[in-house]
Amino acid sequence: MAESVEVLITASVLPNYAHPGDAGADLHSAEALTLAPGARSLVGTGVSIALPSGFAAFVMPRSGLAVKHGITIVNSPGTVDAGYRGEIKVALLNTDLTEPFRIEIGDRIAQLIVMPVAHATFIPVEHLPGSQRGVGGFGSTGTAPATPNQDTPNQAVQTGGAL
Ligand SMILES: O=c1ccn([C@H]2C[C@H](O)[C@@H](COP(=O)(O)OP(=O)(O)OP(=O)(O)O)O2)c(=O)[nH]1
Repeated sequence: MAESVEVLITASVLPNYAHPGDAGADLHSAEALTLAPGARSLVGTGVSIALPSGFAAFVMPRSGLAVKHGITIVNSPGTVDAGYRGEIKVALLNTDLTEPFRIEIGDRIAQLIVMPVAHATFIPVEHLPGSQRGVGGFGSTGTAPATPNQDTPNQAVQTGGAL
């Protein structure tokens, strides 16, 4: 585990790391609601933070909720910017086709991972340097080169950017 970083916080319930080595601190719901099958909702956590410059926090799903109940996060991972001072909210989605999902105040609905992030200085160039992977991606490893398919809307990915 990396060094600890101090994050200023206002919260109804503090996010907590369940175990010493956990990467994510659990976020608790500040609302009671029922997510109907297939429904999504932006759910408050009652948590606002002030991250140090050079850090971001990411709102991630909890695997237990996903596996047991089909609850995921629409925009996973949600990005919390260092300058954001509003309430952290979770865009929950009930992917279960038949079962509604009930959330009570205080339920653990997501986890927050705090990470250092770099700002890139983008340097425009005519050609990128070569690499072992080249332009291969999207399942290309160990398979024949993809055949350009006119039905593929992002065909430019396969044909563009040749070195
Ligand atoms: O799951 C999330 C994602 C974002 N946010 C907050 C913190 C973040 O700093 C802010 C803006 O998020 P983002 O940049 O992803 O939103 P956007 O759709 O690009 O809107 P904006 O124009 O507000 O940046 O919303 C959350 O509370 N939960």
